[in-house]
Amino acid sequence: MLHQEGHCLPKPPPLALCEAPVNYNYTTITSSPHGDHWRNLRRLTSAEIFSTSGLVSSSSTRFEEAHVLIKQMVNKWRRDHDKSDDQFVKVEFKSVFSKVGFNIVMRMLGVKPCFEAEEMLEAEKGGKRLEDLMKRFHPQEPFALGDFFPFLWWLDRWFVGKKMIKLHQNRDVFIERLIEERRDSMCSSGVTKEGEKGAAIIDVLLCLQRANPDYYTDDIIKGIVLIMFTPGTAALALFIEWAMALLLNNPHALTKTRDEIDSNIGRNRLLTESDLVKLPYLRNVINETLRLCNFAPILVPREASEDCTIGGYNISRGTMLLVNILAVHKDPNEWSEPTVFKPERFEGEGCERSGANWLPFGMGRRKCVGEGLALKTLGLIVGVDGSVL
Ligand code: HEM
Repeated sequence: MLHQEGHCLPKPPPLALCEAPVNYNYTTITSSPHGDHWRNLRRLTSAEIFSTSGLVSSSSTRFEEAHVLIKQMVNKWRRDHDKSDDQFVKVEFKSVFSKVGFNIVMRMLGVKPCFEAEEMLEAEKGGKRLEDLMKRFHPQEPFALGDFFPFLWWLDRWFVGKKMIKLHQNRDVFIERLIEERRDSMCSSGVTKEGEKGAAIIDVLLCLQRANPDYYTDDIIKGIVLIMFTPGTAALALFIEWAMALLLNNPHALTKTRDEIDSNIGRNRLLTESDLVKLPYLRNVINETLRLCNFAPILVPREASEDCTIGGYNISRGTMLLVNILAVHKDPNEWSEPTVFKPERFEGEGCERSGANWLPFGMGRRKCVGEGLALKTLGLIVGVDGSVL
């Protein structure tokens, strides 16, 4: 089906969750229907934000955050070790990696990070701030009855729609503040040139706005900043946490990861993103984590744009089609021992990955635009943490 995009167009999300204001009037890249606007956003994000050179110029930001994290972990271990002979230190990974994710995004945008170094490892320090950010950008998505029973759409409009609009207002105020902060600082520093290399994401967007104010309205800019927070932070934090949990529960894989880093990078310096190409086993650990754990088990819904046949089934025009990647990733016909954590399955020529059986970032035209950023961040943080555990 994903190969037949001539017949199956990615469909905007269901009505109830997509009340026009929630997605800046359907202008964000994730909600925008296929067409010139979506293509333009896709080009803009791929060329200006997630391009290879864009990611290289923001790599120091991610390195510094990884560095802060490790420094804090070592300090905590020393402090706790001084108090008792216990060689173990308790760290609550979920909040730690969420804080790291938010800090990376804020710094890539060009604004002050949300959490200070001393707040990273202590769940109670900055806890309220983290809770507010999570509620704002990763709330429990309300269940919309109308998506499954269309005649109940009016119920959603009242209950789900109202909640989503309130959520949107809350996000909008937050994002607007960030943009104003950058606008003021650009005015005072006199930056006027478009997209200087290494420029913060909001600066790049504001420069584009200056050149073409009719197209790059504030809402378009806010929609792009929003994707940095929504898929950008939660998915990363979740996969880093899973990768660490899988490594800790599979000591042979942890030892192999650490040995690979020791022999290729040594112990005198911290891993950087440019080292990742020399670490194929670490990449396999990330791939296997992405296979076993899913952030969203179902890809963006597709819709048959004409009558067609897919996998022997006749599909009528207008039918909504869903791809369950969780099932694809655990299919016993494709993967041996599908529930077992085995990074080695991605190794060498006879590797089990065949393209269509591994699609954590989706496939086709709506494939994840942040894949490069995600793989670099996962590799860096998991590699740095794995090497000191
Ligand atoms: C491990 C982390 C991530 C995973 C597993 C992931 C996965 C996905 C998946 C499965 C899709 C839907 C693809 C489809 O339906 O074919 C998607 C879309 C998308 N992702 Fe990600 N993502 C991750 C991180 C990110 C990051 C860090 C960003 C940006 C900061 C991002 C931005 C987007 C956007 C904008 C789309 C919509 C693309 C479009 O509709 O054209 N993702 N992602």
